[in-house]
Amino acid sequence: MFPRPLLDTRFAATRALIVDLDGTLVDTLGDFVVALNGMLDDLGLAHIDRAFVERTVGKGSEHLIHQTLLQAASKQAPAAELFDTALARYQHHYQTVNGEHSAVFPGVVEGLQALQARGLPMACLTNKPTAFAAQLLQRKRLSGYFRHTFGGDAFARKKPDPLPLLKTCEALGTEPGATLMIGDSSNDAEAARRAGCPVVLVSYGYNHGEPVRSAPADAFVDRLDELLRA
Ligand SMILES: O=C(O)COP(=O)(O)O
Ligand SMILES: [Mg+2]
Repeated sequence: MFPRPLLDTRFAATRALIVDLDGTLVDTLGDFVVALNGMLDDLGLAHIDRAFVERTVGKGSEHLIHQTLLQAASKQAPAAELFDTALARYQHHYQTVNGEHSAVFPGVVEGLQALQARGLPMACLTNKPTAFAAQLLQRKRLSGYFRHTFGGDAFARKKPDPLPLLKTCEALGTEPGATLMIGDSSNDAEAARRAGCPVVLVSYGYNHGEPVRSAPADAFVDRLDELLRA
């Protein structure tokens, strides 16, 4: 007997998918490092490295800037004005480099093509600001796969709150139980659990410095196209 793909067995009820962006579709650590260090140069502060971004990214821009300033100012809480200036400088640099130091993960295009060929509607749901997410998907030629793109500023709360997933299910027109979340972190898994969506995590992304297999997911894959391969 031949083994059948995950999508036809454990996740056979799937009618639509919600896919995370950073760490799931695109390896964006390079963009974050360059944008944050551009911001730190403007502020006259010391640089951060890739490992710092890897364990800090995934909770939206504000969290990332806050943690960066804490680290640069040796753990002293940054003044509110410094935060505002930093956020503005970060946004300027990010928008300039968005996609230049990033790469689509292996298996992503193959996976998205196969999912689209099955007629499954997909939405991209990230904690990245919507404008940056849309620009990145465009630059990486991934926008055509998604019916909707929602960022961390699209709804009143961000993942791991279930609200963004519930709103995205509404936009896709599917019940949470039939809407499969694909992500790379405990943030995605927790949000999905609380929304009632099944969730698969990729093994290669960024999980807040923790082993991804400790996150509450229904399954793990090493490539997105593994979902459809026997
Ligand atoms: O924190 C961010 O900016 C983005 O993270 P996400 O795409 O993994 O949700
Ligand atoms: Mg992610």
